[in-house]
Order: sequence, then structure tokens, then C-alpha cells
Amino acid sequence: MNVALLFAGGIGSRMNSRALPKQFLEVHGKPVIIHTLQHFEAHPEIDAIAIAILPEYREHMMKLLTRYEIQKVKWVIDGGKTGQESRHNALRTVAAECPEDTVVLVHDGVRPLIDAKLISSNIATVLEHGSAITCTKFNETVVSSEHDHIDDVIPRDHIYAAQAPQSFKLGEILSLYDRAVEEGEHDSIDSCSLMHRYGRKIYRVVGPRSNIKITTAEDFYLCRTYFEILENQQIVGL
Ligand SMILES: C[C@](O)(CO)[C@H](O)COP(=O)(O)O
Repeated sequence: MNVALLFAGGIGSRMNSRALPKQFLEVHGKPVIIHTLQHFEAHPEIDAIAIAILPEYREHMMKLLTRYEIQKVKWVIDGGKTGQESRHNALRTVAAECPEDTVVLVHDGVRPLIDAKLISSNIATVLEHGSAITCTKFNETVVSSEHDHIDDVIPRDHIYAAQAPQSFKLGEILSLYDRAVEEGEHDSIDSCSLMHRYGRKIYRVVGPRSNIKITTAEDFYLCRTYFEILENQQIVGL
């Protein structure tokens, strides 16, 4: 069984979209979260979807699910105070009804440019190796800098940005979220960081750079452009 866990619990503080959180803004004719959901809805290997949302937007979300005829959403879960808490809530909810070897694909609701190939390769990699982190290659020089000067130039040959989906076996990833809480960790960045913290071997799936996360206003406009390019097939190889 393969379950997608989508997170749409942000308030859009880094984008100044407080009137309507960014996951509900319209791009290319539909709310961002609906674009994301439709990729999982249409994928033949996805059996069910859980979505974590801001409790005050539950009614809004339910209306969207009806309007866009999304059938696979089985759980609508209240997001927590942090991303970690939201993911933990969602994993616990799914674990109450699904077996431990369920493949869970943890994805950001604000990554609407995911594609079917990436969903398939995440599932295949978890089935083969037990984990899959979607990564994309860096094409620029990578430096570290704490203050006003550059501390280090990091050889970029082996540098990737970790994106989402981040996919695992349900039993294993839930046990790590439980352990993190027991150890007083409540705000880890993502599931990849938790796997690394606990020394698990994490496998990589390389995805397209277009699988961007809408974090800032610039990302929103970039996303809009990607949709236009994809529709008009202006650039081959995206
Ligand atoms: C999971 C993630 O998308 C990996 O790049 C990212 O860590 C999410 O970050 P956010 O701060 O919760 O948007």
C-alpha cells in the first residue's frame, strides 16, 4: 500500500500571503494545493492521501476537495505547532489504519510541479532500499558564510538540494518521530534530517529542478512561469 502525506499547514509568513495561505492561492487556474493533490490522485500506485492543514482552513479545504472531485483523500488532519508535529500527527493517524510496511510519501502541499515519474521512482526506491529522498543538483558555486564573508567554498560535485517527496516505510519513520519527541526534539527541518540524525542510510532519487517549493513571492511567480512553459512546451527537457 502506498500513501501520500501532504502538508499544507503553513501560514505563508515568508511570502506575506497572510490573507490566504500560499497553498490556497491560485496559479494556472487552480489553487496550488489542488495541483499538488491531483498528481497523487491521478497516480495509479497511490492508494490513499492524508493531508495536514491549518484547523481554521478545514472547511475551505473540504469544499475544495468536493469541488475538484478529489477521491483519494482519506484523512484530513489538523497541523501541529511545527512541521515536525504536523508530520508526526499525520504519521500516527495513518499508522492507526495501515500496516507498518506501507510506503509513505511525505510531500509539501506547496510543491505543485511534482510529476508522476518522481512519484513512481520514490515508491520503487523505497521498495528496493527502504527510503527515498528527492534531490536536485546544484548548478552554482556553493559557499558557506556565517557573517559578511565567505568561510568556505564547498566542492559542488556531490552537492544536492533535498526536496520532497521524502519517502519511507511507515513503521520505521514513525518510530523515529516518536524517538525525537522522547529526546526533546520538536522542530526538526524534515524527515531526511531525522533519518540522518539517527544514522539511517538514506537513498537518493534525482528529480527535476522544476519541482520547486513555493516559499517566497518569487517562487510563486517562478511556479507560474513553469506552468506556462510546461503547457506551451516552449522548452524541451524540463
Ligand atoms: C521538506 C523540505 O521541502 C525539503 O526541502 C523542506 O525542508 C521544507 O521546509 P519548510 O521550511 O517546511 O518549507
